[in-house]
Amino acid sequence: KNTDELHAKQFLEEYNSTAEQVWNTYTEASWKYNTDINEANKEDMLKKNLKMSAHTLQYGLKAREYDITDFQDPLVKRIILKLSDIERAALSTAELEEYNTLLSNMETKYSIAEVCRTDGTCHPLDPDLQKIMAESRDYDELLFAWKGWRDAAGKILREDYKRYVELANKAATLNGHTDNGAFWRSLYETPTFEEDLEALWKELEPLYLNVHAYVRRALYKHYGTKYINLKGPIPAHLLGNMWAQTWSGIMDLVMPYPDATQVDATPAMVAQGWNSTRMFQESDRFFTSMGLLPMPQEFWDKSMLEKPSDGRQVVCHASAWDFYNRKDFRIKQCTVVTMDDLITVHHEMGHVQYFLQYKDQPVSFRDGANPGFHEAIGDVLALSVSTPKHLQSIGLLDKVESNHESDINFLMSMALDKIAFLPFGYLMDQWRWKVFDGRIPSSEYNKEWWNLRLKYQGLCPPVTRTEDDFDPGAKFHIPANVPYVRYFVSFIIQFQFHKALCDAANHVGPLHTCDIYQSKEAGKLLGDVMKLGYSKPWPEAMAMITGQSKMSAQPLMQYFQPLIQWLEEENNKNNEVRGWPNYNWKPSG
Ligand SMILES: C[C@H](NC(=O)O)C(=O)O
Ligand SMILES: [Zn+2]
Repeated sequence: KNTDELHAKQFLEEYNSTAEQVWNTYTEASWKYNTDINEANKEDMLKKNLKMSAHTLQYGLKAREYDITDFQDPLVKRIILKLSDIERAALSTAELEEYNTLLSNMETKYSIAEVCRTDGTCHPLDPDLQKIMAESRDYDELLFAWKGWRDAAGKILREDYKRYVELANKAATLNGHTDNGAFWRSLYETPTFEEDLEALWKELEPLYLNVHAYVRRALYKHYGTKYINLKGPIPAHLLGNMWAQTWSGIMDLVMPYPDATQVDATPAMVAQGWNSTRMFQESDRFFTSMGLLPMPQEFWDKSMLEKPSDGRQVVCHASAWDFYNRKDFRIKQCTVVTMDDLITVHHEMGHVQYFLQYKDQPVSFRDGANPGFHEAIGDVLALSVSTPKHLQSIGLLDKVESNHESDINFLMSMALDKIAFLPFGYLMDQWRWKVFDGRIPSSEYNKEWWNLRLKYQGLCPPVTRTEDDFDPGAKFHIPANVPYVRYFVSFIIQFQFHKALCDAANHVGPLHTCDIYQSKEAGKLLGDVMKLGYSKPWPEAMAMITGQSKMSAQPLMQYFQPLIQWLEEENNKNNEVRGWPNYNWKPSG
């Protein structure tokens, strides 16, 4: 084994400059395919993906030749260790080609799927089905979209997925992991990661049960006893979202005080003629107001901020892209003019801000401190943007009062996204970790999916499901091979960051009223952590922002405290059952 640290440093210089070239070439080809799905672009992307894996293999095997035990530079040790896991490059060429083809086929099948009516009109997920799921209040119309999407996009992926699991596991074991789930969890470098997550969930579950019970009561008032059982799970298509992962789509059914402050900025955005560019400019303005970095011109020139209308097929699921040349950063988003999408804009802009802040790090460190950090940045700023006070300051809300009813309305709208999401964010990879480690065989993919959806979210399918279905496949991240526990982590830590940044901004008053707009102190705190990228273990980054190194649910609970109390009282008044003891109940639809 080579113990020459100087030699290793020169090796890493060569790795870094060649990686920038190879990754940039691949990313350009991947972008071209994602924004113009056709055979030629797919073949070119697959070719360049193989070249990237060849590079990873070549340098990964060399990295393994070093004995870093006595190396002095912790950064050199960290990069050598990271390079030594060559992921899919460990597969044979034939299996690697099969794996990459499977992945692009699954993502494409998902992205081009449509649901057609008997009259022949067909609807894509974005924007059609998403709009129906958010706005329709008709049980059967919602069922048409919900079942149609799972038939069109989930069902067809089952066999592909089964083979993908085998190959992903093979790659993981070739790199020394027990299975692919273990590899995914290793990215958090936290031996107690699963226990920590379970403890956070148990701490937050009572809050979720109160939100679930309150929303079930509101849906009962609208849909009646035929479709809602006040002691049972909620039919999964009634929550205002295709996956029932966020519930702000049904805020109008749930609003505690209809006469107090409104919280939805969508009508004003539409009335004032906002478009996608305006939404991204507004977000850029918020980032720069804190002294964070502006989007470079290349971002505005090369991003895809709307679904193309020239007939091109694209992957509409929003994403942010680093082209690894320290200059080219883009977002691909099929933006619609709604408050919900203004939040998504901030989410994606948070990724690009991170790219900009760490662009001069070695490529191996151009990542979040952990994947949850990368998902949290944009959401932290969106917590400020979402306040009625901030929305009023940018002309998107007129009637804003600061009284108890308005506070509860606002906190309810935030809880319908942030609290409702927690069980979904947690169960997605509970299912996948069990698929990868064999506890869920392919013969039980769908049964176990619905067991988890019942156990954590208190949902039931509106129509009978069988193993002919493959409902997990109807959620982007499953065919797209994107891990998901990062979002559960993000929804916890973003409130820790929010609290710390609000303190830095000298905010006084309840946490949920804080708006860090124009706070240079808050911007510096966040910017300094983003500059680190993946160069330090995430507890160190956490300590830099919050003064302590652990994930904690306490700031989230503090933020929602007024609502926690109100819900407890309201649900007690209505003698609500918390949970779903009639767990076998089904809607008679
Ligand atoms: C929460 C997650 N966000 C994202 O993909 O950017 C999702 O949309 O499911
Ligand atoms: Zn994201």
